[in-house]
Amino acid sequence: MNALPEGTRPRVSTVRLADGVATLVLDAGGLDQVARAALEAEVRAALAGVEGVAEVRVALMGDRAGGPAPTAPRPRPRIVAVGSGKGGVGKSTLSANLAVALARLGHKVGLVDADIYGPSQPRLLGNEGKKPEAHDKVMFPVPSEWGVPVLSMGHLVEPGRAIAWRGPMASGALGQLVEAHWGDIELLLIDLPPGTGDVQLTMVQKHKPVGAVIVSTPQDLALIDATRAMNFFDQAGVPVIGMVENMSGYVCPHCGEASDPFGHGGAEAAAAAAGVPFLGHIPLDLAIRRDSDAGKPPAAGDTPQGRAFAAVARRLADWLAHAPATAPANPG
Ligand SMILES: Nc1ncnc2c1ncn2[C@@H]1O[C@H](COP(=O)(O)OP(=O)(O)OP(=O)(O)O)[C@@H](O)[C@H]1O
Repeated sequence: MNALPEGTRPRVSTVRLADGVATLVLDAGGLDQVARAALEAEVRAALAGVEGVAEVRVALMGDRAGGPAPTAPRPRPRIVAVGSGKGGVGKSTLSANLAVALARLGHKVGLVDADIYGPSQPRLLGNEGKKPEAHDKVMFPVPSEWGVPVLSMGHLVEPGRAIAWRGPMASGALGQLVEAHWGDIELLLIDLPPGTGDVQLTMVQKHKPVGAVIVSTPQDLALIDATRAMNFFDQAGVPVIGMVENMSGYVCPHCGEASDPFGHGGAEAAAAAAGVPFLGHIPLDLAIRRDSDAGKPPAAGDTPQGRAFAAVARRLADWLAHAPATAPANPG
């Protein structure tokens, strides 16, 4: 008991040590999913350093009335993939802000950064430099200030370090991020790398998302790639939930003049042509880039930028409310 951090002790009701296995019961009553995961990780880390402890087993209790027993396997979270045909269109920015906006709407949402080669979620959610705890090689997501736990290769490698992996290794890494201890998270948003390669294929075949959100700029070339991404999900039997137009229209912060550096409305037209819903426009806005770089997702605030993300999140939540609880089987 002495090895436990002082703040956690009132929540520990039983500790047993036998044959190198420490077993304890943790009362997580009144804590949200992020605080529960953090409490469990803190206790595990403290006990892992104790001499004679080879394994730590934790039974989480509290706030579970009517829910599954602590030892019962939890239902897997539903997965929504966020994809784009082309890089740099704002897929990571959209994923982070959608997750934050959904959490503000009361959803238990986590985020996986599947952009294995260029992870950016730790920076966008402001938890860069934090390392995930692991137990039996299964990771615990890293909490963020915005109520969205996240796992990213960016938490495992040093910032700025290039990752040179072949497809199967990258796909294996994605599996570890998705199959982590997500606790009572109900919805996992997956920020996919751009394009339609190995990681995206594994994602749809193995992890079976219930749907995909496609992000594009209004520009012609980006739209051609976005259409390819829609076809990819369609062929894999993953419903396209809808399309988001990012960097849509620019209002000069100095003179107020509106302009359309990448055009305007192209993604909405492409969505209509493909017969998929249009989920909303996100403006090209200096504040979005500045706050994102500073690890403060605009969706956490009540600004016009935050409201633009919230509107897309509401449409996604609406779709999910009517969607099946699990993904459709792969065709063929
Ligand atoms: N609506 C926006 N207004 C201003 N800047 C934006 C907007 N959306 C994204 N950005 C900026 O554009 C850059 C690229 O965005 P982001 O990293 O989200 O794109 P991506 O599609 O995930 O890129 P990648 O192909 O590298 O995965 C970032 O610097 C981001 O801050």
